[in-house]
Amino acid sequence: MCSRTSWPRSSPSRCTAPSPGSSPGALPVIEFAGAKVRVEGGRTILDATATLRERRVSVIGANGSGKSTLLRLINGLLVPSAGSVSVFGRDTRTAGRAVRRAVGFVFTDPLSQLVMPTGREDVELSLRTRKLPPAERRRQAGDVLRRFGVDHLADRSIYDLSGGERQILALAVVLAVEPRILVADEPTTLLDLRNDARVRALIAGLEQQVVFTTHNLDFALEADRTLVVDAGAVVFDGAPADAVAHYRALVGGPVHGP
Ligand SMILES: Nc1ncnc2c1ncn2[C@@H]1O[C@H](COP(=O)(O)OP(=O)(O)OP(=O)(O)O)[C@@H](O)[C@H]1O
Repeated sequence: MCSRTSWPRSSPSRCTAPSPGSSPGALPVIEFAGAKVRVEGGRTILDATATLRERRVSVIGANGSGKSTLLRLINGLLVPSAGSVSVFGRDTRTAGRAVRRAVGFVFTDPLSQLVMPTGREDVELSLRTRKLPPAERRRQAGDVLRRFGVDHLADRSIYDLSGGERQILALAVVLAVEPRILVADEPTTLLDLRNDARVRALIAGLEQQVVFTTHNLDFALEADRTLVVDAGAVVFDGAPADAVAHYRALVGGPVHGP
Protein backbone atom coordinates (compact mmCIF):
# COMPACT_ATOMS: atom_id res chain seq x y z
CA MET A 1 0.00 0.00 0.00
CA CYS A 2 1.19 3.56 -0.70
CA SER A 3 2.41 5.22 2.44
CA ARG A 4 3.24 8.69 1.18
CA THR A 5 1.01 11.62 1.95
CA SER A 6 0.95 13.63 -1.29
CA TRP A 7 1.19 13.06 -4.97
CA PRO A 8 3.59 14.37 -7.62
CA ARG A 9 1.39 15.27 -10.60
CA SER A 10 4.21 15.06 -13.15
CA SER A 11 6.18 12.18 -11.69
CA PRO A 12 5.93 8.73 -13.26
CA SER A 13 6.99 7.11 -10.01
CA ARG A 14 4.39 6.33 -7.42
CA CYS A 15 3.82 7.06 -3.80
CA THR A 16 7.17 8.69 -3.17
CA ALA A 17 7.58 12.45 -3.53
CA PRO A 18 5.80 15.55 -2.19
CA SER A 19 3.34 17.36 -4.40
CA PRO A 20 5.05 20.23 -6.25
CA GLY A 21 1.80 22.12 -6.63
CA SER A 22 1.09 22.40 -2.92
CA SER A 23 2.65 25.10 -0.81
CA PRO A 24 4.46 23.91 2.31
CA GLY A 25 2.17 24.03 5.30
CA ALA A 26 -0.99 24.36 3.17
CA LEU A 27 -3.95 22.68 4.81
CA PRO A 28 -4.58 19.31 3.19
CA VAL A 29 -8.08 19.03 1.80
CA ILE A 30 -8.81 15.34 2.42
CA GLU A 31 -6.45 13.27 4.49
CA PHE A 32 -6.59 9.54 5.14
CA ALA A 33 -4.05 8.71 7.85
CA GLY A 34 -3.81 4.95 8.30
CA ALA A 35 -7.61 4.87 7.99
CA LYS A 36 -8.77 1.31 8.50
CA VAL A 37 -12.27 -0.05 8.20
CA ARG A 38 -12.94 -3.32 9.97
CA VAL A 39 -16.19 -5.21 9.69
CA GLU A 40 -17.80 -7.94 11.76
CA GLY A 41 -15.48 -10.85 12.21
CA GLY A 42 -12.51 -8.48 12.37
CA ARG A 43 -11.83 -8.40 8.61
CA THR A 44 -10.18 -5.19 7.42
CA ILE A 45 -11.86 -4.09 4.21
CA LEU A 46 -9.86 -0.89 3.78
CA ASP A 47 -6.55 0.53 4.92
CA ALA A 48 -5.71 3.87 3.33
CA THR A 49 -3.16 6.64 3.65
CA ALA A 50 -3.34 9.51 1.16
CA THR A 51 -3.71 13.28 1.02
CA LEU A 52 -5.99 14.56 -1.72
CA ARG A 53 -5.62 18.16 -2.84
CA GLU A 54 -6.27 17.88 -6.57
CA ARG A 55 -9.42 19.28 -8.11
CA ARG A 56 -10.47 15.99 -9.72
CA VAL A 57 -9.57 12.65 -8.17
CA SER A 58 -10.81 9.36 -9.63
CA VAL A 59 -10.81 6.03 -7.82
CA ILE A 60 -10.79 2.79 -9.79
CA GLY A 61 -10.62 -0.89 -8.90
CA ALA A 62 -12.43 -4.18 -9.22
CA ASN A 63 -15.85 -4.88 -7.71
CA GLY A 64 -15.54 -5.27 -3.98
CA SER A 65 -12.05 -3.76 -3.84
CA GLY A 66 -13.04 -1.02 -1.37
CA LYS A 67 -13.74 2.06 -3.52
CA SER A 68 -17.13 2.93 -2.02
CA THR A 69 -15.76 2.33 1.45
CA LEU A 70 -12.98 4.84 0.72
CA LEU A 71 -15.51 7.42 -0.50
CA ARG A 72 -17.86 6.92 2.45
CA LEU A 73 -15.03 7.73 4.81
CA ILE A 74 -14.69 11.22 3.31
CA ASN A 75 -17.98 12.61 4.54
CA GLY A 76 -18.22 10.53 7.67
CA LEU A 77 -20.90 8.17 6.35
CA LEU A 78 -18.38 5.70 7.74
CA VAL A 79 -15.84 6.46 10.43
CA PRO A 80 -12.57 4.54 10.46
CA SER A 81 -12.13 1.73 13.00
CA ALA A 82 -8.52 2.88 13.38
CA GLY A 83 -6.50 5.80 12.06
CA SER A 84 -8.27 8.95 10.96
CA VAL A 85 -9.83 10.83 8.08
CA SER A 86 -9.96 14.61 8.05
CA VAL A 87 -11.37 17.20 5.71
CA PHE A 88 -9.95 20.72 5.87
CA GLY A 89 -8.30 19.61 9.09
CA ARG A 90 -11.61 18.53 10.69
CA ASP A 91 -11.69 14.93 11.87
CA THR A 92 -14.69 13.02 10.52
CA ARG A 93 -14.98 11.21 13.85
CA THR A 94 -15.24 14.29 16.04
CA ALA A 95 -16.58 16.90 13.62
CA GLY A 96 -18.97 14.78 11.56
CA ARG A 97 -21.61 17.49 11.15
CA ALA A 98 -19.16 20.12 9.96
CA VAL A 99 -17.59 17.62 7.57
CA ARG A 100 -20.96 16.62 6.14
CA ARG A 101 -21.76 20.30 5.52
CA ALA A 102 -18.53 20.62 3.56
CA VAL A 103 -18.83 17.36 1.63
CA GLY A 104 -21.76 16.50 -0.62
CA PHE A 105 -22.21 12.81 -1.45
CA VAL A 106 -23.88 11.51 -4.61
CA PHE A 107 -24.88 7.85 -4.71
CA THR A 108 -24.79 5.62 -7.79
CA ASP A 109 -28.55 5.23 -7.75
CA PRO A 110 -30.26 8.64 -7.62
CA LEU A 111 -33.37 7.03 -6.17
CA SER A 112 -31.43 6.46 -2.94
CA GLN A 113 -30.87 10.21 -2.88
CA LEU A 114 -34.14 11.72 -4.04
CA VAL A 115 -36.56 11.40 -1.16
CA MET A 116 -39.33 13.82 -2.16
CA PRO A 117 -41.98 13.27 -4.87
CA THR A 118 -40.48 15.93 -7.17
CA GLY A 119 -37.07 17.42 -7.85
CA ARG A 120 -38.17 20.91 -6.82
CA GLU A 121 -39.29 19.67 -3.41
CA ASP A 122 -36.02 17.80 -3.01
CA VAL A 123 -33.93 20.89 -3.80
CA GLU A 124 -36.09 22.92 -1.40
CA LEU A 125 -35.56 20.28 1.27
CA SER A 126 -31.83 20.48 0.69
CA LEU A 127 -31.97 24.27 1.12
CA ARG A 128 -33.78 23.99 4.47
CA THR A 129 -30.44 23.95 6.24
CA ARG A 130 -30.14 27.62 5.23
CA LYS A 131 -33.19 28.55 7.29
CA LEU A 132 -34.63 30.88 4.64
CA PRO A 133 -38.19 32.20 4.44
CA PRO A 134 -40.24 29.82 2.25
CA ALA A 135 -40.55 32.27 -0.69
CA GLU A 136 -36.79 32.84 -0.76
CA ARG A 137 -36.14 29.11 -0.49
CA ARG A 138 -38.43 28.53 -3.47
CA ARG A 139 -36.68 31.25 -5.46
CA GLN A 140 -33.25 29.80 -4.73
CA ALA A 141 -34.45 26.29 -5.60
CA GLY A 142 -35.65 27.64 -8.96
CA ASP A 143 -32.24 29.21 -9.56
CA VAL A 144 -30.47 25.93 -8.79
CA LEU A 145 -32.77 23.94 -11.07
CA ARG A 146 -32.22 26.42 -13.90
CA ARG A 147 -28.46 26.39 -13.37
CA PHE A 148 -28.41 22.61 -13.84
CA GLY A 149 -30.79 22.77 -16.80
CA VAL A 150 -33.49 20.67 -15.10
CA ASP A 151 -36.13 23.26 -14.20
CA HIS A 152 -38.47 21.80 -16.85
CA LEU A 153 -38.35 18.45 -14.98
CA ALA A 154 -38.64 19.90 -11.52
CA ASP A 155 -42.37 19.33 -10.99
CA ARG A 156 -42.59 15.86 -12.50
CA SER A 157 -42.65 12.75 -10.33
CA ILE A 158 -39.07 11.53 -9.94
CA TYR A 159 -40.37 8.09 -10.96
CA ASP A 160 -41.37 9.45 -14.38
CA LEU A 161 -37.86 10.69 -15.13
CA SER A 162 -35.11 8.83 -16.95
CA GLY A 163 -32.06 7.61 -15.06
CA GLY A 164 -29.96 10.43 -16.49
CA GLU A 165 -32.52 13.08 -15.60
CA ARG A 166 -32.68 11.69 -12.07
CA GLN A 167 -28.91 11.65 -11.75
CA ILE A 168 -28.64 15.32 -12.76
CA LEU A 169 -31.43 16.19 -10.33
CA ALA A 170 -29.61 14.30 -7.58
CA LEU A 171 -26.48 16.31 -8.36
CA ALA A 172 -28.52 19.53 -8.24
CA VAL A 173 -29.96 18.53 -4.85
CA VAL A 174 -26.52 17.89 -3.39
CA LEU A 175 -24.88 20.93 -4.99
CA ALA A 176 -27.74 23.29 -4.05
CA VAL A 177 -26.09 23.93 -0.68
CA GLU A 178 -22.71 24.51 -2.33
CA PRO A 179 -20.56 21.92 -0.58
CA ARG A 180 -16.83 22.58 -0.89
CA ILE A 181 -16.22 18.99 -2.00
CA LEU A 182 -18.36 16.64 -4.05
CA VAL A 183 -17.95 12.90 -3.58
CA ALA A 184 -19.66 10.80 -6.25
CA ASP A 185 -19.88 7.02 -6.16
CA GLU A 186 -20.07 5.76 -9.76
CA PRO A 187 -22.24 8.69 -10.88
CA THR A 188 -22.45 7.52 -14.51
CA THR A 189 -22.81 3.76 -14.07
CA LEU A 190 -26.54 3.62 -14.76
CA LEU A 191 -26.46 6.08 -17.66
CA ASP A 192 -26.57 5.75 -21.44
CA LEU A 193 -23.94 7.44 -23.60
CA ARG A 194 -25.73 10.77 -23.89
CA ASN A 195 -26.45 11.09 -20.18
CA ASP A 196 -23.00 9.78 -19.33
CA ALA A 197 -21.61 12.68 -21.38
CA ARG A 198 -23.99 15.18 -19.71
CA VAL A 199 -23.05 14.15 -16.20
CA ARG A 200 -19.34 14.08 -17.03
CA ALA A 201 -19.56 17.56 -18.55
CA LEU A 202 -21.45 18.80 -15.51
CA ILE A 203 -18.82 17.39 -13.16
CA ALA A 204 -16.01 18.77 -15.32
CA GLY A 205 -17.52 22.25 -15.03
CA LEU A 206 -17.84 22.28 -11.24
CA GLU A 207 -15.68 24.59 -9.16
CA GLN A 208 -15.63 22.13 -6.28
CA GLN A 209 -13.06 19.46 -5.66
CA VAL A 210 -14.63 16.21 -6.89
CA VAL A 211 -13.64 12.70 -5.83
CA PHE A 212 -15.40 9.98 -7.80
CA THR A 213 -15.31 6.24 -8.37
CA THR A 214 -15.95 4.78 -11.77
CA HIS A 215 -15.60 1.60 -13.80
CA ASN A 216 -15.43 3.76 -16.95
CA LEU A 217 -11.71 4.17 -17.52
CA ASP A 218 -12.23 7.05 -20.00
CA PHE A 219 -13.99 8.94 -17.23
CA ALA A 220 -11.22 8.03 -14.77
CA LEU A 221 -8.71 9.57 -17.18
CA GLU A 222 -10.48 12.95 -16.94
CA ALA A 223 -9.18 13.37 -13.38
CA ASP A 224 -5.96 15.06 -12.26
CA ARG A 225 -5.03 12.10 -10.11
CA THR A 226 -6.21 8.49 -9.85
CA LEU A 227 -6.10 5.99 -7.01
CA VAL A 228 -6.24 2.27 -7.79
CA VAL A 229 -7.78 0.24 -4.98
CA ASP A 230 -7.28 -3.48 -4.72
CA ALA A 231 -8.27 -5.80 -1.86
CA GLY A 232 -8.79 -2.85 0.48
CA ALA A 233 -5.49 -1.10 -0.23
CA VAL A 234 -4.45 1.82 -2.42
CA VAL A 235 -2.03 -0.04 -4.67
CA PHE A 236 -1.32 2.82 -7.07
CA ASP A 237 -1.70 6.55 -6.69
CA GLY A 238 -0.64 8.92 -9.44
CA ALA A 239 -1.24 10.16 -12.97
CA PRO A 240 -4.51 8.82 -14.41
CA ALA A 241 -2.95 7.22 -17.52
CA ASP A 242 -0.38 5.39 -15.38
CA ALA A 243 -3.06 4.35 -12.92
CA VAL A 244 -5.24 2.93 -15.69
CA ALA A 245 -2.27 1.00 -17.09
CA HIS A 246 -1.53 -0.31 -13.59
CA TYR A 247 -5.13 -1.38 -13.13
CA ARG A 248 -5.23 -3.12 -16.50
CA ALA A 249 -2.04 -4.99 -15.67
CA LEU A 250 -3.51 -5.92 -12.30
CA VAL A 251 -6.64 -7.46 -13.78
CA GLY A 252 -4.80 -8.97 -16.72
CA GLY A 253 -6.39 -6.79 -19.41
CA PRO A 254 -4.67 -4.92 -22.25
CA VAL A 255 -2.21 -2.38 -20.87
CA HIS A 256 -2.41 0.16 -23.71
CA GLY A 257 -5.25 2.57 -24.42
CA PRO A 258 -8.31 3.43 -22.32
N1 LIG B 1 -20.57 -3.66 6.52
C1 LIG B 1 -19.86 -4.60 5.87
N2 LIG B 1 -19.70 -5.83 6.38
C2 LIG B 1 -18.99 -6.77 5.75
N3 LIG B 1 -18.39 -6.57 4.57
C3 LIG B 1 -18.51 -5.37 4.00
C4 LIG B 1 -19.26 -4.31 4.61
N4 LIG B 1 -19.22 -3.23 3.80
C5 LIG B 1 -18.48 -3.59 2.74
N5 LIG B 1 -18.07 -4.87 2.85
C6 LIG B 1 -17.22 -5.62 1.90
O1 LIG B 1 -16.06 -4.84 1.68
C7 LIG B 1 -15.64 -4.98 0.34
C8 LIG B 1 -15.50 -3.60 -0.30
O2 LIG B 1 -16.79 -3.06 -0.54
P1 LIG B 1 -17.00 -1.73 -1.39
O3 LIG B 1 -18.47 -1.48 -1.47
O4 LIG B 1 -16.15 -0.67 -0.83
O5 LIG B 1 -16.43 -2.18 -2.81
P2 LIG B 1 -16.39 -1.39 -4.20
O6 LIG B 1 -14.96 -1.38 -4.63
O7 LIG B 1 -17.07 -0.09 -4.09
O8 LIG B 1 -17.21 -2.38 -5.13
P3 LIG B 1 -18.15 -2.13 -6.41
O9 LIG B 1 -17.26 -1.73 -7.56
O10 LIG B 1 -18.76 -3.48 -6.62
O11 LIG B 1 -19.17 -1.09 -6.04
C9 LIG B 1 -16.64 -5.89 -0.34
O12 LIG B 1 -16.13 -7.19 -0.33
C10 LIG B 1 -17.87 -5.78 0.55
O13 LIG B 1 -18.64 -6.96 0.50
